[in-house]
Amino acid sequence: MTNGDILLVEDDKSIATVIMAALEDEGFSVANCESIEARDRLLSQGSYDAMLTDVMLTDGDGIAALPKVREQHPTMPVIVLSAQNTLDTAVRASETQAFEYFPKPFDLDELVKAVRQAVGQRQEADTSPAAEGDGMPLVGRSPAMQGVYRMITRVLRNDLTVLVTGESGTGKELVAEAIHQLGARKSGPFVAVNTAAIPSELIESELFGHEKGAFTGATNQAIGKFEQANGGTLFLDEIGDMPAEAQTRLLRALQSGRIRRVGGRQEIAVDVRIIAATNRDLAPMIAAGTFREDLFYRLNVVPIEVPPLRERNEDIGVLASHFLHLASEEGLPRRSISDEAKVMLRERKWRGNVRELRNVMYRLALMSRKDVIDPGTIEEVIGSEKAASDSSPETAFGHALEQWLTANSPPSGALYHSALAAFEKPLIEHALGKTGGNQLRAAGLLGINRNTLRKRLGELAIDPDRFARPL
Ligand SMILES: Nc1ncnc2c1ncn2[C@@H]1O[C@H](COP(=O)(O)OP(=O)(O)OP(=O)(O)O)[C@@H](O)[C@H]1O
Repeated sequence: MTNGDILLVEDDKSIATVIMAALEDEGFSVANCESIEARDRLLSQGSYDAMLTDVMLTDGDGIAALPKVREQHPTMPVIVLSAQNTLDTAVRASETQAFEYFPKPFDLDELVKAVRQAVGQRQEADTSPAAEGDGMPLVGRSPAMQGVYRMITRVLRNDLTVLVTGESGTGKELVAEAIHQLGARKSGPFVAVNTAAIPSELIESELFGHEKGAFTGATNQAIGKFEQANGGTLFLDEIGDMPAEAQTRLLRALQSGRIRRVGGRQEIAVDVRIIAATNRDLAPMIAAGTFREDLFYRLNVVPIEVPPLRERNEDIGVLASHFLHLASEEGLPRRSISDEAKVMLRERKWRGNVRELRNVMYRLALMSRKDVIDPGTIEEVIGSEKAASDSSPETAFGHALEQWLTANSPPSGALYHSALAAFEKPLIEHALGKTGGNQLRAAGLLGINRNTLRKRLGELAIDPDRFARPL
């Protein structure tokens, strides 16, 4: 009597031996084959409680061949093991209704646990068409990104609200786009709103729309982002910067699935999937009462944390080549990059994360005098990290500005104002932090007029209440 019969389709003998030993220790009986042909033969001769399959097999793609298996054995759980650790493989595995997806190398105990669960929960699984999987937006195969891909695949076939967290430039918006493009709402609109970029008094009308005459300047009726996203996905970026009033209205909309335009009487039903993102740590903001706890729980149904680039250095090479390719598609000279240059890029500190790397690669594509970017080119175009460690305050500011420009590349014509705002916002926030959100004292500390401060708070979307100290 065994705990279950398992079919293991794996052509790497050493991996197969290790998995078989671990499963047999758990009381399973395991049959191993190495090809799709042998697998189909075994499946036609008997039934199995679960199948584990590799993707790259000697005679084809183990996932592409799965729909046929599904037709014949609809209730047999399938666990996919893959060394092709791309988002594409993870998504294709999930679209064939695979019970679990394990990127190699995997934790053997976790795999045994999944097999135990799969056999235990063997249940009717419906079939779904296999995906083409072209044009995957996210690049990188590091273990850190594998975790992100697995989370993405879990939310594709439902409408659960997702909260994407991570430092600025890590790819949060791209994660949201991937969920939309690969999920059931792909034929609907994807609407992104950056709440930090909208003056606080306009946020509500931006999100919910407004009726004609609702406020000074509202000369026409306008549809808000919620209504624009109807049938699709609404991406709320920088959610931590949302003013208190707008948080309350957002919560109400999420709870009821209905919105009301500013100045309007009628409630309008909307069908949107919400994906929110923030690069702030919301926990202290909740503790200080500046971010609504109930809104946090509403948004944080499925949390996806995108790791900073420094925790996935191994992705830097492939990302660098990816961006050079994109740059050439956008009309910049076609360049490649040497292995030594990739090593040099891996050693840099990417405070602006993937966005900074992207902008550096575009700059290298433009400025390089050679087709192949080598360490010399990098040194020449972006300098070395050593230069950035010069510690006099002026040069520190200069380098910080250089980095900011590289990471953000504001459009031509907006450079002066964007850079000043980038400098001014943290400065004002520093003053508010020092004075516990007291505007009069903050204005005194900064040496500017209180009215000027109030005006800048609105323009820079700074919520002074965020700095108020709890009584
Ligand atoms: N894994 C990735 N593969 C390919 N491109 C990426 C990846 N991650 C990020 N990018 C690119 O890097 C840039 C920054 O990504 P994105 O705007 O998604 O970051 P973000 O985390 O939303 O930033 P912020 O918090 O500042 O809004 C974009 O051009 C995006 O296309």
